[in-house]
Amino acid sequence: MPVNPAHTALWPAPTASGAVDATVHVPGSKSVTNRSLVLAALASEPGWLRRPLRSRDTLLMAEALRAMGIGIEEGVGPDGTGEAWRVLPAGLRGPATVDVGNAGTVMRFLPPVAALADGPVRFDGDPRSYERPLHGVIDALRVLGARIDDDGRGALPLTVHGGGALDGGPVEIDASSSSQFVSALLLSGPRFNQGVEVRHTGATLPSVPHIRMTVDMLRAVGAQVDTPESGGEPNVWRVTPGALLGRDLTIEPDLSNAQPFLAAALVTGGRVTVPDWPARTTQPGDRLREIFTEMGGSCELTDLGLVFTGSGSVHGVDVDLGDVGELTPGIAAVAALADSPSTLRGVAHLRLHETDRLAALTKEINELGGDVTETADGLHIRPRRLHGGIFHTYDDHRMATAGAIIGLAVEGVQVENVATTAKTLPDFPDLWTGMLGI
Ligand SMILES: O=C(O)C1=C[C@@H](OP(=O)(O)O)[C@@H](O)[C@H](O)C1
Ligand SMILES: C=C(OP(=O)(O)O)C(=O)O
Repeated sequence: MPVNPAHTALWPAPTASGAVDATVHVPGSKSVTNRSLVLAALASEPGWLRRPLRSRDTLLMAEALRAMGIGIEEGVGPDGTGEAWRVLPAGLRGPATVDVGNAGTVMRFLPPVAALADGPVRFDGDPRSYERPLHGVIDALRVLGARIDDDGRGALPLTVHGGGALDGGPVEIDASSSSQFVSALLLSGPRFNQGVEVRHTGATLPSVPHIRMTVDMLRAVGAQVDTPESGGEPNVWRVTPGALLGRDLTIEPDLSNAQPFLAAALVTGGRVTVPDWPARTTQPGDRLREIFTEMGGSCELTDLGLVFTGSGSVHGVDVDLGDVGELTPGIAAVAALADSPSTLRGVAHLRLHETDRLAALTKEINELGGDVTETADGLHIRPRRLHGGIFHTYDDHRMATAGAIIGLAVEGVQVENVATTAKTLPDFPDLWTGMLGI
């Protein structure tokens, strides 16, 4: 197989010459942008997304919806300011082909949308997408009335034979490998004839804030959703059938992508301000305020944004990251530079993310001289003096940013394929060097 030079290119991670002091404008949230696109596509009137994230995952989502007949146009927002996408809903069409790349949101949120199309929709993606769990969506859609051809593994590639409508109704799923199964069924639920009632039967449920994000965003476009938090049964979500409104929505900055920049303040004893940090949000990255404070920093939400200040010391933590799994690589990187050991728990499902993140973090940190061991559901990290070397990233954007964090404090770290950050943050290398004043 020909080697893509971008995948083997080495990026010398800059070391920080002193305490960073910078303001970093972090682009929009992947999770909010891709939910907004789906909800706007399913609405009964046009809508606007202002300041959408433009990255591999969101461009794949937009392209897939276009392939199914939705209009997504470039424009300026209704008040004439800011870049925006105008979304023009239309009858969902097949035949169509969808490239999911390695985007969990695309591979899981769109098969239910495709079930509403009037013809077959073929889903394919990167080799890794074939290994990521999808059975919760495939099995549930079959129970709800869809016809799907797959190779029997409960994974990509597959074809959803859209019939123009879907019965919907009650369904049981095991979402212990991904919260996105639940989000996927809820997002399209208002358009199913009977709506949908999703009952999670697994022992654990990761990334619950991401399900709250789905519910909040559904309600914001007029859907009626009953949840465990609103007095319903535990692990049961119910969406009533009904039309969705087209809204004018401004996308929040991606707080999980703010992580490496906040980490830079923590690791260098400096200060980083992230403008437009929302006062209230369902994004899991908001937990960084608490976790990075426990690790030695302090933060303040001001008119300028979130101001995060490092103290010069970095401490280890013992923390359950089950709700906020996507923060694990960045926390592991900081923990490797701390003055005491860390235990990261509740994240066994990361083995099925962009790569096996527990194995990848263990191997790459240890190859720089670290002392990390995998546990059944996380990592033990005992900080040691690290040395330079190649930090492999396995096509995982968060491995690349984790390597950059370590490189701040360790001379000679070379991050392989930093371009993989394009999955959710194509501007990363420029934002990073800009923050460091290079
Ligand atoms: O719904 C979402 O937008 C996401 C849910 C989480 O997935 P898992 O529940 O599969 O971990 C998270 O890790 C992913 O980055 C984004
Ligand atoms: C797990 C992640 O992405 P995905 O949406 O592809 O699951 C992530 O961004 O950390």
